[in-house]
Amino acid sequence: MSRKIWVFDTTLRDGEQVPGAKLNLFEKVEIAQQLKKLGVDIIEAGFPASSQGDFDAVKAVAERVGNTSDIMITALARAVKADIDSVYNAVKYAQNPMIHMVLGTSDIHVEKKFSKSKDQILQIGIDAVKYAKTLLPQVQYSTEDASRSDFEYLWKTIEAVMKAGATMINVPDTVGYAEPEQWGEMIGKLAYRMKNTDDSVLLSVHCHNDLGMATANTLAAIKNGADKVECTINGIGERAGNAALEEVVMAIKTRGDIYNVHTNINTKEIMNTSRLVSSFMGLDVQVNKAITGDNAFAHSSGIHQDGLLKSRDAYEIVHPEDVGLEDMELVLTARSGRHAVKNALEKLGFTNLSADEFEGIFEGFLKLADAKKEVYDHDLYVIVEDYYEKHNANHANATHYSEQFFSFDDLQVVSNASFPSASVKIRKGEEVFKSSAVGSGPIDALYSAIASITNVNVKLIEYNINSVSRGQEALGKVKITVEHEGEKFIAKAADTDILKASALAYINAINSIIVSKFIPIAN
Ligand SMILES: CC(=O)SCCNC(=O)CCNC(=O)[C@H](O)C(C)(C)COP(=O)(O)OP(=O)(O)OC[C@H]1O[C@@H](n2cnc3c(N)ncnc32)[C@H](O)[C@@H]1OP(=O)(O)O
Ligand SMILES: CC(C)C(=O)C(=O)O
Ligand SMILES: [Mg+2]
Repeated sequence: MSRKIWVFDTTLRDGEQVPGAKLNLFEKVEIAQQLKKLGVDIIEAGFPASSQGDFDAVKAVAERVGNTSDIMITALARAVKADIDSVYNAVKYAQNPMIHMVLGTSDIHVEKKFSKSKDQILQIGIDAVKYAKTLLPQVQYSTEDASRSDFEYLWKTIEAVMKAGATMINVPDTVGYAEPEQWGEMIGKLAYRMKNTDDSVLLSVHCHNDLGMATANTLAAIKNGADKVECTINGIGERAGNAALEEVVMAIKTRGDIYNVHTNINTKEIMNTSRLVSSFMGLDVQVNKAITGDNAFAHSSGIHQDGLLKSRDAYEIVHPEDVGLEDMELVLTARSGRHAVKNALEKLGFTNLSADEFEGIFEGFLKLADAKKEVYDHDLYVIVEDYYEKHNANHANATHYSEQFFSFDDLQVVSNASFPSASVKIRKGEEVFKSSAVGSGPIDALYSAIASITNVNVKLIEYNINSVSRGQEALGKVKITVEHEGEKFIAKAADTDILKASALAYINAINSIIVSKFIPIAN
């Protein structure tokens, strides 16, 4: 049986230290509920001494999410009695509460931050643990800035706070200074000494990403005997963030040959958790982010798409299904090749194209792909229709698919406090439609105006906008998720005008819904 690694999630504490990411009580409780579903062992819910709002939120998490014995709820304190009291009073409602306290061990912290001697700081730490132990049996002690600390002083501190009653020792690389090999060696030495002192005390690491090595350092620690890892969803956290939970967990799972450990994480909940955190905190996930980025399972180049169609393992080491996604995505772009385009056409039902017909359609595809960033299914129908209209107007595939799709023509949006309103001009095939609407905001008005034309019943689930370049020509990239008859559709669009990008994304979503209703063409 492989060794179990405890997963301590600090999205609601270190993750919430990201400027602008502050959560209210209800959002914290909802994320905590999702983290429980994900299977984390410990949730660090906040820093109760920092404000009444955070105290109340931590208390609510303890009451509503910590109400079963399979999860531990903690919160952070300085080595200060008032902070420890605050943590205790907030987490004590959980079935399994823990007090987490932090105190620096590096010369920089001891001398410059606290202007104290090492012995004084050591004594403050011991007294704080002893006090916390009078309140709760579970106490975690974090030796802040451990990676820049004198090793023997670090060990002296750990040994002393273990004797004082700490049940978990967390060794942080607070400023992301550690290097995997050196860090792994240090954790190995601590693990050895801790096991020989009291093997019931868990050794934990908390790595930051300032040099992009948080995940690598966390894994090096696991390899060298760490029992527990502190992570955040999407790697968010102070400055460059923390080790990303999804990266550590999937690395362990994918490279079992190296780590031979396991976690309790239900990996199929990873994407749900990532999306919830991203939307509540207003923090977009970088598109190429490992595991949870939009492109992590999207393939766009012809050689890769061909390889994947022949054998998934050619370019896929993590299965999208394992993290809660439906499938990999083969994005059709000007870099796609014949295999991918043929596969997409076949999925739409165009299965019996002759070699000449396919080449003609592929030529049309490349022309459109050069002009557009991505080619969608509804574009393929129009390409097929164009081809047959030019070459064999009597062929069944010369059907006027394009008459069923919507395209954007023009818009005007007025944004003010009382009457945000929008007027749109869109086409269905050659027919032109105009409509206006007032909404709760400019995008709501815009989408209401389009919806009154398309007459397709959709509910907007998620709207996301970010900039994909800089300066005046910056492209606004909009990604939306809509629900139609219980099915979710994701659509994207980019334009220098963000309102136009928003309208295009909505129209793309409507067109995808229309495509989903087509009966596959029988050739
Ligand atoms: C590495 C980490 O992520 S640590 C966690 C970071 N999280 C936070 O800081 C949570 C949010 N913080 C806050 O709300 C506030 O900073 C509070 C409530 C903690 C303290 O607020 P204030 O009392 O106004 O103090 P302020 O933040 O300005 O300064 C920090 C004080 O705590 C002291 N301190 C810092 N770390 C510790 C510690 N681990 N243990 C004991 N004292 C500490 C500092 O020396 C300083 O004390 P001083 O006033 O005697 O110089
Ligand atoms: C509180 C501690 C664990 C911390 O966040 C750090 O040192 O980075
Ligand atoms: Mg931290």
